[in-house]
Amino acid sequence: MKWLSVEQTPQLHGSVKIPGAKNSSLALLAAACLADDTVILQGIPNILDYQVICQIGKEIGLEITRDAAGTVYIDSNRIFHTGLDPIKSSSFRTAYYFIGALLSKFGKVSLGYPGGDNFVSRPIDQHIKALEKLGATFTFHEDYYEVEASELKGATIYFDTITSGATINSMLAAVRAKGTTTLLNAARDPEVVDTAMFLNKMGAKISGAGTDTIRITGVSQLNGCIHTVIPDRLIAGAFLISAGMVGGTVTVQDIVPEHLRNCVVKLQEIGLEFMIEGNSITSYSDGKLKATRVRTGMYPGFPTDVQQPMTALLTQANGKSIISEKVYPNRFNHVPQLVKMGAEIKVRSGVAFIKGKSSLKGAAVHASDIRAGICLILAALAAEGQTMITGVQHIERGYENVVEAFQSLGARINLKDSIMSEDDIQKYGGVYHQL
Ligand SMILES: CC(=O)N[C@H]1[C@@H](OP(=O)(O)OP(=O)(O)OC[C@H]2O[C@@H](n3ccc(=O)[nH]c3=O)[C@H](O)[C@@H]2O)O[C@H](CO)[C@@H](O)[C@@H]1O
Ligand SMILES: C=C(OP(=O)(O)O)C(=O)O
Repeated sequence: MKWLSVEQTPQLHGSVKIPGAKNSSLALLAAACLADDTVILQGIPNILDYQVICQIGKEIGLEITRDAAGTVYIDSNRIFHTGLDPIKSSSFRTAYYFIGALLSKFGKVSLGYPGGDNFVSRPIDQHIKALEKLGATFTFHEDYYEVEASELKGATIYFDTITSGATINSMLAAVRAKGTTTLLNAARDPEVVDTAMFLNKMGAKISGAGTDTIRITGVSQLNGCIHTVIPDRLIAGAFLISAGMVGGTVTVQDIVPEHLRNCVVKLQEIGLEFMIEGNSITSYSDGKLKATRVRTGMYPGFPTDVQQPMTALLTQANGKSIISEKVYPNRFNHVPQLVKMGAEIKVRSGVAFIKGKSSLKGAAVHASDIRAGICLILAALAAEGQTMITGVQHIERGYENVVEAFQSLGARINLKDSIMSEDDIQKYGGVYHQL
């Protein structure tokens, strides 16, 4: 079993190069299947979700190779069937992008129900509604579903809620559909824009990405291209927060500062200071933090994926903070773990009430999803003694080399990959057996 050992760290200092965005990469890998020649993608992180896509790809004839420099080559010309392994496709969230990407070329796709971070129920009704409007039919079975379309036709689609996933999936399905598609109340996330820019490089005709109305004129063919995925704003946000957690100076490099404006402004209110220079942001903190109110929202709102590290940070702010989780109201699996470490947090109806400043103490805690994992790492840096974090496989879904990145800032964190030794079991007071 893999687990993380994290010890209290007085301050963090240094720079971290931010990898390509997971959420964009997962869309681009599927989108690449729409091209009739090889697509070259730079900056795709070598995370678990990518590795599963490679395995699924191999089984259907989709060739994905990665060279020593990390450049990924995708050749979809030899796809010979579109039945994605239900178990593998259920092990991450975005297998559904392969519906949008493969339907226009092959007319039929089958796959397992969406997995990924199961912190709450995550409906896909807007994906279904949009794809049905474009001409698809869905058949649901116990552990997989099938989607068919003899022809996809452009349509006007209004999303009842702002969803990045359904916006991207609809763009993928519409780019080779007949006629024009209009997406109303579309998500404006940078990952939506990145996907549209990538598709346009392949020859698609998409306008309006980044606004709430996107227009797509279907084309009959898409070609290969070279594209570099945007940097991961969510990882960058967590590292900016890390400076506030224990004090210090942390620079995130290779980012798009505009994507992080929401986080930076909110963190300034709490007492962090920033310097933005070109493609990097430096975050400074003397450890004195003020309580605040945070309300998550779809981009450009405060990201739900940065809510968890923010929760950890606010345990160290003097006074009462309130976090309203508006995207996924029950996304607070990290809270009981923080409470185990000594945090004073109560959650009621999608709102977390945090009383700071708490003296955190090392404990055995479990990361139930990607961002909960990063939240616990941050809390552990501030906690007296040692913290043991299990659930590393969740963190690895989203973060490549997370341990090395924190170590480079001076964090006392180590990945252990073993049955715990008698000494460790003693150290954690036998809590390992209770997990
Ligand atoms: C791989 C990926 O990109 N994951 C991100 C993506 O997830 P994902 O694409 O699943 O999230 P969405 O943007 O679709 O979800 C936004 C909101 O819409 C709702 N909704 C969504 C689809 C639908 O059919 N019906 C519906 O009601 C959701 O419950 C949620 O309240 O955006 C989330 C919100 O920023 C992030 O937390 C995830 O990290
Ligand atoms: C929820 C997340 O991912 P996914 O949608 O892939 O489960 C996340 O990245 O925090």
